[in-house]
Amino acid sequence: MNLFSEAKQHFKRPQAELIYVPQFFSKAEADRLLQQLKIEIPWQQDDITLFGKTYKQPRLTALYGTTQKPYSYSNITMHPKPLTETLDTIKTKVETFSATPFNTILANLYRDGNDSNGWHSDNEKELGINPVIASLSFGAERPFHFKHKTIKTERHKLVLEHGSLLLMKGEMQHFWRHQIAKTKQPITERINLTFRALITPSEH
Ligand SMILES: O=C(O)CCC(=O)C(=O)O
Ligand SMILES: [Fe+2]
Repeated sequence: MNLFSEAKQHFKRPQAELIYVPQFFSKAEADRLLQQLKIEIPWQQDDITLFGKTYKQPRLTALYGTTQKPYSYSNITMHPKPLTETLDTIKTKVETFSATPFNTILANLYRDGNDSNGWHSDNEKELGINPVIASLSFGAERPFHFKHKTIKTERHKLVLEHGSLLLMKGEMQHFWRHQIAKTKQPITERINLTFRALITPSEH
């Protein structure tokens, strides 16, 4: 039993709610999972098309799902792979804590400070209204920036630690954007897993 797992921090901002658990996994578990995910996930660098221009995505990704429904964002369509045992075990722990069922995991590998994830909202229509998104971090600490789309004073930063869980809830994906910025700091790799619940078109 990890004594720290209940040390959760709540952040309430206008039209957003975040819950942060720094030691969702113990240091030993997080170290093991970082190594395991790094080797077992077939990481790939996809092209994305933004405003008619094609770029290499500035990080490596993989998509896993309990259904074979494709997931599209930034003009890429990803076909989910079946969950590995490691991912299935992690998913159960995340679902138990968040009391939310998830059917899709998007995995991100930031190889160093040059890899990033630009300002965006997770607002694809398959996520439905006010999705709960759970995000796990392993490896190098990176700041998670989030800003309100119209209230310019609402700009915040949270450092995502090794083994931590972040839950984004409420109307956050409608009213806020978030990013993982590039950094010139010499940092090592970071793996992020985001858990999402995709709904079928008839559930829209
Ligand atoms: O790497 C992170 O912490 C954020 C990932 C993210 O925002 C996403 O995949 O949508
Ligand atoms: Fe996101």
